[in-house]
Amino acid sequence: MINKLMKQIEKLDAPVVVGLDPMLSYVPEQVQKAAFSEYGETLEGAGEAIWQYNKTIVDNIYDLIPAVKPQIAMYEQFGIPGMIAYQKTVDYCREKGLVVIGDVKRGDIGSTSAAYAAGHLGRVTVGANTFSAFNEDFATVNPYLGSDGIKPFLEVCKAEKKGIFILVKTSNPSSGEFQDRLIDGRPLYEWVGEKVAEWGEEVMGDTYSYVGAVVGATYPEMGKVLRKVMPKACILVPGYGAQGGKAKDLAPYFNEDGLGAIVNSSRGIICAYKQEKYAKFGVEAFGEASRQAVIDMIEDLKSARG
Ligand SMILES: O=C(O)c1cc(=O)[nH]c(=O)n1[C@@H]1O[C@H](COP(=O)(O)O)[C@@H](O)[C@H]1O
Repeated sequence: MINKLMKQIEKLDAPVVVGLDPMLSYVPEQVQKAAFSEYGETLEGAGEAIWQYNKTIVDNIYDLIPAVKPQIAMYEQFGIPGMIAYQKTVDYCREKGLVVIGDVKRGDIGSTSAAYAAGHLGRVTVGANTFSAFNEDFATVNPYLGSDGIKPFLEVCKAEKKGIFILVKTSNPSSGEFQDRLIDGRPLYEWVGEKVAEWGEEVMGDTYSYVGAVVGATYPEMGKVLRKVMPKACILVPGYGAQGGKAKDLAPYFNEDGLGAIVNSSRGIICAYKQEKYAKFGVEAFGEASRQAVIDMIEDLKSARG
């Protein structure tokens, strides 16, 4: 999958991932109304509304981008109907040829991580049958529990040719509370970055590893250091747009081959219709507004990569 991701980025000249993070309040009224008229103002109604919202957005952007990143929390809040919307979104995006990064941020003791890895990236056996349950292409993983929490994911990545993005330096304001703490004179995120490079050696694709890293767009100085620490890792860069990350700061996240990073925007794309810049589309054409926002983001990043 890392090879497919890299090829799609090159082919489209678009190191962009769109985050499918649908809060119900983002879903235009007409979409909510249609879902509620069928299912009522229920969890099922919410699930249907977010699924229809995603589908329209995906239909408008799938040909422009290599990948999407559905954030599972946005679906999970609606219980089982929300999870059904998550699964429909994953399946639909894969049908459209998109690489799907499940933003599930898992990680636990080894035996529990093994179950997470099987459920999201691998297979489960039920009697004589084997199933790929959620079947995303990549998952985000939290490294706080150390190597034994990561190893089960590596095993599944090897077997299935799928990948993970490990949190190294997150984009949020408090990320430094723990991640920047100095240990033997070096910040914790550097230690984690070194482990990502080491784990990644075990699961190499053609030029990049199946083991990538998450480094927020909001910390470009650290991004520069981490790029060198993990030369073979694809860096997933959230924090562009709604969190204030700017294209001009993102050049250090890329390698000299112009690859090696993929920049995420969620609200900046899926809520584009709410921005003044895209107001001319109107709420009915929210999908077209998202398309224009993707085109603008790709252009913006081109200027950053030089
Ligand atoms: O793993 C992530 O994707 C992630 C890591 C991080 O450091 N910061 C971060 O914002 N994210 C996710 O990236 C998305 C950012 O959304 P926007 O701020 O709306 O573009 C959300 O789904 C976050 O959960």
